[in-house]
Amino acid sequence: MERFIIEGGTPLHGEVVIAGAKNAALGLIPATILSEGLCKIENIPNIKDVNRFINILKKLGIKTTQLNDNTVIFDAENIKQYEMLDDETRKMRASYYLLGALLGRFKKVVIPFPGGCDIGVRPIDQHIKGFEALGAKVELKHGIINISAERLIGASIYLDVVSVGATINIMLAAVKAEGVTVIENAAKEPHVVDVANFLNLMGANIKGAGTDVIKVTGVDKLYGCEYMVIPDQIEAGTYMVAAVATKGNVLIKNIIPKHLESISAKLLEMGAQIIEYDDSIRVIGEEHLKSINVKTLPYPGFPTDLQQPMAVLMCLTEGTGTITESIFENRFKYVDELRRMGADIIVDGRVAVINGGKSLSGATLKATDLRAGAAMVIAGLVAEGTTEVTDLKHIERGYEHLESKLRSLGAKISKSST
Ligand SMILES: CC(=O)N[C@H]1[C@@H](OP(=O)(O)OP(=O)(O)OC[C@H]2O[C@@H](n3ccc(=O)[nH]c3=O)[C@H](O)[C@@H]2O)O[C@H](CO)[C@@H](O)[C@@H]1O
Ligand SMILES: C=C(OP(=O)(O)O)C(=O)O
Repeated sequence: MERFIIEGGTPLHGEVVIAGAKNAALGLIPATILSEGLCKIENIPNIKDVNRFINILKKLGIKTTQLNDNTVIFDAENIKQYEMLDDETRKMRASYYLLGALLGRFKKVVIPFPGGCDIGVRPIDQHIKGFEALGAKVELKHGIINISAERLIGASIYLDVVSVGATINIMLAAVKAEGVTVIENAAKEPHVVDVANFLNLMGANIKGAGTDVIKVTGVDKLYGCEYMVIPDQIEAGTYMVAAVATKGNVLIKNIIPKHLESISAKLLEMGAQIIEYDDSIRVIGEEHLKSINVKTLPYPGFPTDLQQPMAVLMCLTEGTGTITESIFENRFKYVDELRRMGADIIVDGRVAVINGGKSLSGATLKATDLRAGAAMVIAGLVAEGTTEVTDLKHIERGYEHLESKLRSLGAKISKSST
């Protein structure tokens, strides 16, 4: 089994280049299904979820040409299939975007329920509510989602919860529907805006992405285009946290500072130094960190996907802080692993109380999900002695070259296959 072996105690120093955003790329790739021309996408992160999704598209009949590690041309002109029951589809969350994209293209789609990180129930009722409002019939049986429509007609849809997946999925289904669709209480995450920008470049008419009301006016046809995925907010945030945790000094390049504001604000509150440039950010850790309280919220709030790495950092502060997880009801499973390193964390429902000032000691840890994995790695970087992190498959879903990027910053991390 593959594992990371980490010798803790070395501050991170140097520069790191951030990859394209996982959650944006996972929306853009299925969006190419709607195009009748070639779509060239650059800055696609080379991660497991993305490669899995590209393979799913190939199985659907989409021609892909990989120009280099991070650039792919998608040609969906001859796609004929609207059903994808492959096991790979079950293994990732973002496969739910096949619903909106295939429904938009064929007015029919059949796929299994999606997978993804095990962090709570993760229903898709708001996606379904949206498709039904557009006139589709939805059947859920034996773990399979079967949706069909005679016609897709624009409608007004109020989301009961702010959902990234439902917002993007409804946009995908609505871009070629008849008339106007209005999504109210829409998610405002950078990747929602990225998918809307991409669709607009293909000829769609989407207004308001990035606000909580999105208006989609249906068009007949979408064409090819060239696009570049935005930088990954969560990967950047992970390196920001790692830099502060190790008391390092890291220049994080290829980022959009605006997307990192909620993270910068919390790190500044702890006492770290942050220097912003146009498309990079320098993060400098300090000897003493103040305790803080964090609450995860939809964008522009503090992202739930950085909650786990942040918890490790909060173990190193002076005093007691809290994390309130308001998005997913079961995202504290990794706490047991941190406790094995000496962390003092008490979880009560959606709140984790973190008593800082305890030194962490190396241990063998299991990456229980993607961001828990990132948290385990950061914990290993600051712990005394050796830490082993297993179950790397989760980490590989979302971090491009984590081990070599950290090594280039001076971290003592290696991968073992035994
Ligand atoms: C592939 C992808 O982009 N994954 C991201 C996406 O996941 P995902 O799209 O699954 O997350 P959502 O934004 O949809 O979920 C937000 C909240 O709404 C709830 N909900 C969602 C849909 C629904 O139909 N009904 C419902 O109740 C969820 O259980 C959760 O409590 O956004 C999350 C929140 O930023 C991130 O953590 C994930 O990294
Ligand atoms: C929860 C995450 O991913 P997914 O939605 O793909 O499971 C994540 O990226 O932290």
